[in-house]
Amino acid sequence: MATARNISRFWEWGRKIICVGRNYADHAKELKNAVPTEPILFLKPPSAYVKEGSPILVPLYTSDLHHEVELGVVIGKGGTSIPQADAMEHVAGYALCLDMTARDIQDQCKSKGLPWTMAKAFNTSCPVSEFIPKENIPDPSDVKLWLKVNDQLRQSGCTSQMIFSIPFLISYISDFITLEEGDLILTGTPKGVSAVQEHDELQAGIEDVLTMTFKVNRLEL
Ligand SMILES: CC(=O)CC(=O)C(=O)O
Ligand SMILES: [Mg+2]
Repeated sequence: MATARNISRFWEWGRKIICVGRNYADHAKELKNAVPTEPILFLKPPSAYVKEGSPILVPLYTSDLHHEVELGVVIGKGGTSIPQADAMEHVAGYALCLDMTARDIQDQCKSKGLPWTMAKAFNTSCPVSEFIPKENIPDPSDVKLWLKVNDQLRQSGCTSQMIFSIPFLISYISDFITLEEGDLILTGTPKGVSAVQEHDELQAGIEDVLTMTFKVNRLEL
């Protein structure tokens, strides 16, 4: 007999992780990128997930691994071409996420016109919190996100600074990628991204809703 799957363990479902880049003007500017007029999207595989208690593993090929704290939106009801007005009905809840990025590799890919896969989609590139039920964040367009490295504040932003809103993103993405229950949308990072090293401790939070902690380790050969 099939057992019912629980959305609160969405990271175990093998669903898509769809990431939005440069959705905060202050972050686009700190990396000297143009502020986008349309969403910039990329994907991570489900093998990118890592949960508290397990470390973030620095890939052997990078010497500049960056943290990016982001609000994740967990899809509860799938759909294609979802109208913006209906978009929030498709949201089951949220998660605090890190979009770990090998910045040196991303810069190389950008200069060669290559995709960002090696920079963004490696194992443990998506540390994720517990599932946050929708009711616990009544207004996702106005929540504060922060991240500390070894107790030093590096990122502090508010989702009100997003260029493209959550309903817009859900509608935009679903026009060409069918959204499924258990998919996760990473909504972009505010300014303050910086490098992490082996043995660092990252702590991140969403207002008074939740905090999470991850250690950074080097991948053993
Ligand atoms: C420049 C980036 O890495 C884009 C990105 O992921 C973001 O959150 O912005
Ligand atoms: Mg990002």
